[in-house]
Amino acid sequence: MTTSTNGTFDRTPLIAGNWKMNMDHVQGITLLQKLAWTLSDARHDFARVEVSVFPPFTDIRGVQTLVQGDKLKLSYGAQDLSEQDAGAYTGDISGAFLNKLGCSYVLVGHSERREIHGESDELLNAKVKAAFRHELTPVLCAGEGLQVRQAGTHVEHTLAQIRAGVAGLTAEQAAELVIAYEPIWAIGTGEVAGPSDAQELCAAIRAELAELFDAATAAKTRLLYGGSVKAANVAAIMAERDVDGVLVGGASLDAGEFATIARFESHLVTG
Ligand SMILES: O=C(CO)COP(=O)(O)O
Repeated sequence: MTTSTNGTFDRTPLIAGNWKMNMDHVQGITLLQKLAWTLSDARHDFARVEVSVFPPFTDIRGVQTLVQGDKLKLSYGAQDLSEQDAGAYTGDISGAFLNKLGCSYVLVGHSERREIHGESDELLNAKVKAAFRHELTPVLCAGEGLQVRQAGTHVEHTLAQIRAGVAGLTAEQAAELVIAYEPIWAIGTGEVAGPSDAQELCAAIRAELAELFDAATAAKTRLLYGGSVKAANVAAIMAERDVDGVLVGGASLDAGEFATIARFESHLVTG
């Protein structure tokens, strides 16, 4: 995360909460209300640090009603979408529906989708394109498992996922895209990649985007880190130059903890 000379961020930090398959639509509203109250008490500046939640599909209509009704500054997105626009695809959800529900974002290729549902790089590339077709910003997730990390090929592994995911995008789309580096061994395990691990990968991803598109495009793409992010470790991660935000799982289900993560600037560590 870098700041420009006038003290604003070069890229608006994005603090994103992935609720995964937690929180029914009633619980989801309670969580979101608590989060909004806590951030408003703390006078959180949403223009300076964006806060976004990714609830289950069944919660999104309620989230939309609350956000619009109370004019909350939070943005929200879905955890997945279909690569198709409409038709006989039982159980799938079109990006068109998500757009209609006011979603700004959609996760694509979370490791739990890649692993549990066998989603391939080709499918995920089609989902990224479907998101753009419906004016949703894809948050493309990538990252290695423990074996790849131990073999030392984590950078190449992650970059290969990203190359496949962004194939065929325009430079303008690549600049708008958000990419989340989430090492699988650090997800829900309490193991957090060190800030320097997060920086190593985010820098490599930015360099790859510069190769694939151009340096000006790569300088605009927001890169997030995800994996056991908590209030206690977020500041050190956010202090890294190429890390523009975090994708938070478990800790986003606690409004107080997630609000503290969103306010990472108030507890930035130095030295
Ligand atoms: O998968 C994640 C966010 O998408 C990370 O989950 P945890 O924060 O629970 O490790």
